[in-house]
Amino acid sequence: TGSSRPQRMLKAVQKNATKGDPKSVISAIDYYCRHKEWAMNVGDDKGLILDSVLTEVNPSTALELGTYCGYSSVRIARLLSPDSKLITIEFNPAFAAIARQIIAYAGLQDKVILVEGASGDLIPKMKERFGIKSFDFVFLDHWKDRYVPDTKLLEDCGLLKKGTVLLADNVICPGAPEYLKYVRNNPRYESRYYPSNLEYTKVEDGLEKSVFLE
Ligand SMILES: Nc1ncc2ncn(CCCCCNC(=O)c3cc(-c4ccc(F)cc4)cc(O)c3O)c2n1
Ligand SMILES: [Mg+2]
Repeated sequence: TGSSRPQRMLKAVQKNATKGDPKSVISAIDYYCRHKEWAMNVGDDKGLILDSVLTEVNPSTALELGTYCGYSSVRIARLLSPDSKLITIEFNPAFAAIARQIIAYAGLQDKVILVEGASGDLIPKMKERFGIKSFDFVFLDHWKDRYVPDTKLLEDCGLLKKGTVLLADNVICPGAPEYLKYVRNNPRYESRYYPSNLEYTKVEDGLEKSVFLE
């Protein structure tokens, strides 16, 4: 059996990036996925929007739903302040294994806690397992039909506080129409759409930023 796409992505990082240099890891993945084989990383265009929102929020505790190969984990963790942490949840053990190696290659393993499992099972355990009071920032990039139930779960578990920023990938492609309806018609959120394009393509996509108001 041959290698997988995530394994080939890891090889490209090990070949073309500099160990301990997150920027070079990000560039190596973007180059590979733009010129060799597409993969569902948030990518460089939407990545710039992610960077700017992160710089504005400067979160102490961040949560990512859907790690995949760790591209956005590296993008997020590289911008965190010294004692800040990113908890990232990945369902697929094979993806998680590659992500751990890519995050470690970038030298960010001390800022990232990768947890394997389903968001619906793990979110209720965040307080007891990781001593999280609430998240300052949440990046949603997992099953698109889990965005609404998991947002409700975060609310019900008291993991959102006034000012928490939710940033959702793929609200246009593949699309998360239920999520857009939920956050845009909800007095508890202040939402804004950032137009962009699907990673490494000209197809329209974008990020929805929603601030929790109470
Ligand atoms: N509950 C739970 N908890 C934890 C979890 N960890 C992982 N998962 C499952 C996540 C499975 C991958 C999610 N991501 C996407 O599906 C995705 C797809 C495209 C895309 C694809 C084909 C096209 F033609 C166009 C666009 C682009 C993107 O940027 C995407 O992010 C979990 N689930
Ligand atoms: Mg995505």
